Amino acid sequence: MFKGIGFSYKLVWVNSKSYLFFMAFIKVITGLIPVTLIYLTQKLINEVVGLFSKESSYSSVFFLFSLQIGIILFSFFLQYLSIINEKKVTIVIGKIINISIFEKINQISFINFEKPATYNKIQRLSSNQSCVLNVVEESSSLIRDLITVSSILFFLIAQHWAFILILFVGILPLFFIEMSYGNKRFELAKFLTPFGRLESYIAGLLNNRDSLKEIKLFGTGKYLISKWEENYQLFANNELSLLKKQGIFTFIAQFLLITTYALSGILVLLLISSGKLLVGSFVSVLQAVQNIQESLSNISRNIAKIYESSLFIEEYREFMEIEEMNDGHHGSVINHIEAIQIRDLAFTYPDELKPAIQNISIDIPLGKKIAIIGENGSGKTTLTKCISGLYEVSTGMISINGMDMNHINKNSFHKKISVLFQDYEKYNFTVKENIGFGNINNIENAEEIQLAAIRTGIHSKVEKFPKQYETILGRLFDGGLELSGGQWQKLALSRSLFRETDLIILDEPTSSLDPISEIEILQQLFKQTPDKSMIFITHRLGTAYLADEILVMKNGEIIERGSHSDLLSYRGQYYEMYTSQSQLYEKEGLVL
Ligand SMILES: Nc1ncnc2c1ncn2[C@@H]1O[C@H](COP(=O)(O)OP(=O)(O)OP(=O)(O)O)[C@@H](O)[C@H]1O
Repeated sequence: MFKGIGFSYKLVWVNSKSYLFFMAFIKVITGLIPVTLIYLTQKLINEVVGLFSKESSYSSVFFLFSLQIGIILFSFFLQYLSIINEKKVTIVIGKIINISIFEKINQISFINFEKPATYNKIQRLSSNQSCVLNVVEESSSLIRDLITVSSILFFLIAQHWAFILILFVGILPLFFIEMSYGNKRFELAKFLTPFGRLESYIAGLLNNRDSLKEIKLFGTGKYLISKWEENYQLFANNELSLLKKQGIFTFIAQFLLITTYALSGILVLLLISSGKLLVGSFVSVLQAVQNIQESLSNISRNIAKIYESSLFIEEYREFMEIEEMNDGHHGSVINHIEAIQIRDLAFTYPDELKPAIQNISIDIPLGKKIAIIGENGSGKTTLTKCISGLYEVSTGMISINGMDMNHINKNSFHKKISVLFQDYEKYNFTVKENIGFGNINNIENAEEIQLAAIRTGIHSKVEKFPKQYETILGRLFDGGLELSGGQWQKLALSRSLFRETDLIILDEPTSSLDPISEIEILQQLFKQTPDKSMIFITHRLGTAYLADEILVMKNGEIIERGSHSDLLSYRGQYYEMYTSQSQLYEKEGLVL
């Protein structure tokens, strides 16, 4: 808890000192206001009573009354300033925490995103980013309440010592209940995160145009809604049951509070009847008891909240400490990829027993074009993710220009490769951005962007758009134009080609294209890039024959390799796949 407080104050101090000073000022003043009002009430009542015996004057009553109203108005004004001040700092800290989470996500190894635990953590952090501010706000309110309590305690001791005893016996149970439920609330939030994620995933499916078309046609809407409802109910039931349990204990604790209030009232009546206190004290002591009880229960509630928020802060700190991707800042810089060698590579996904790929050895000298083919799940994509450095390899070795990939400067390597994945991104931004993201430093180079679009044939379509390369794509935002699946793929391919690289990795780059466009684009690409290495995954063998070497994968291993004619003469798996596909193509009257 103290770590959490220290962390939060440091963050606010570094980013918004003025907020802290102003907040401290407001809390001290508002902490002293209750005792001032109690004192004024006591004085006022005694003065009013004195009016009957002519011991006091109307002017002093009026003065005290105005002073009381003035102080109340002043406290309202302070509340207003405090809300504005808090909002300002919420904006600053919210921005800092969010950016730090985004940056961390950007830095940590991609393998973390193969684990649901990472998504759970990110979801919890994103929805609890206000914790830092809560800790600062709650701990400063704690100080305000401590000032209020101690100042009122002085006032009560001045009346009679027994009040203090009554008060503490009444407040202790509430304190322990709040503490224990702070912990339980955090554990519940942790337990419920996966259910919350499932809930928002289903809500996303029901809101998203792409998923909605399947939902409508398959008629799965009702099923998904009931799945959402089931989850929602589970979420709500758990929260409700914790609230109910806490409610019962809080009720008992509050019963004790009322008892102490009643006991204080009886004590003050006894003291008045014995002439030890004046009538004004009856109202002011009860007001003081009420105030002190309120402040003490605020204190216990705030400590519980600080405790709860500190657990989230601890989680944030842990997240920030996740080891970042080994980008080999100190490793050798790769300015040009001369050759890639892969030796006995194996890779196993987290929580899996069997490796997804194994015994992989490949040589990729500069300019070599390699096609990878194989049935679904044979490990083709996993292999390209390892070669592109997304997954850190522990078994076997990938070497770049003779250097172990784990010891090179990854950033410099990434600058020299370009990857188009099967599930490429369709950015609902402009055409320019969709292509320009391939080389963000060159995004303003309209000529090269256009060249990349010409190479995949998408330029002829973009030309006809009203705003051409400034046209927004997709249907998410106003004015967006939609492309066909194949056009999106051509655009994504242009993005990969826009990047000035030595190695291009394409995972089924032409799966949505018609066979004519597919052959044309790939033939052009091969011709235009004699000095670039290329690895492309394909299920259509009509393009694989263009490669210098074809690798056939099965169950995570390379089972055949060679040129198109070598593989045909082996009469193995490739031969079988090729002949069955060519028969199909011939039937359709197409060429393979
Ligand atoms: N994130 C993951 N976590 C665990 N296992 C995975 C993960 N991604 C893929 N796999 C498993 O690894 C194996 C290889 O998958 P991979 O995606 O590399 O196959 P692929 O040859 O590219 O398939 P496809 O032709 O269908 O694209 C499969 O058995 C798959 O179930």
